Amino acid sequence: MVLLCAMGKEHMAIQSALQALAPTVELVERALVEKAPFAVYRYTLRLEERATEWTFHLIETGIGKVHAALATQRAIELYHPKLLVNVGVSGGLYAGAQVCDLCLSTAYRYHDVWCGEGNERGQVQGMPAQFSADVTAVETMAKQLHIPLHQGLLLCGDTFIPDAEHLRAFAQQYPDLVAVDMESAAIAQTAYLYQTPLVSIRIVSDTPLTSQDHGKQYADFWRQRDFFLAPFADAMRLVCSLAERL
Ligand SMILES: C[C@H]1O[C@@H](n2cnc3c(N)ncnc32)[C@H](O)[C@@H]1O
Repeated sequence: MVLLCAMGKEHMAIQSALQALAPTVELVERALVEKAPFAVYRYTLRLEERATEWTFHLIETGIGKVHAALATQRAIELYHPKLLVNVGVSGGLYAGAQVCDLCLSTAYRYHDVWCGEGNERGQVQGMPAQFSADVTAVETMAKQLHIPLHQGLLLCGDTFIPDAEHLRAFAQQYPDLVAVDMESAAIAQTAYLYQTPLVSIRIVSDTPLTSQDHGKQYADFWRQRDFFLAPFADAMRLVCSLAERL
């Protein structure tokens, strides 16, 4: 498995979350294996319910679609993962979305792509209009009944907090829309080209459709470690539930 996150602070939250999961999860080793063009770390965990240790790689992609695509391609070519898992923060778009909620991807789509007549909005010509998440991974995670999840479509584009009007139109068009971010569909397009299964867990850091000041909401999310650690710990519990088949 390769775990992809965009930002160093997401990585730090993931690392702290894993440490917070002790003794169910023991962080045996964390090693930097490559610095550039993308920081790659090797994580070895001991899971209470498994006899053996479990190793995966984590890659910090950087923000946005180009970073995400390049890092995903690098991760696939270096490690040939059976599954890509994308963990990060996002703008929650479903009705009643709350900061710190967890979203689980079933599909991915761009909100800032238009290739002209004959294509759907969001469709890169020659590609599917929408990419699918790995069904088995989604089902495995959804079975963790003690963790509430909002399942559905992730929207992606190279803009932080696109304006609410732009997003509202998508929310009306796609009833299963759950969140917006800046990497997921680019990771999904790359995963599609390399026929590698992908699933994403996105923690809600802001709610662009309802908040008066999304920027402040997002900044406040990162200001309180105690606040964001709990959803990251739940996200990593979900990731560890996949260890059985990886
Ligand atoms: C700014 C970083 O946080 C994520 N992110 C969090 N909230 C939003 C939002 N409302 N719009 C776009 N991206 C968002 C992106 O994926 C990027 O990595």
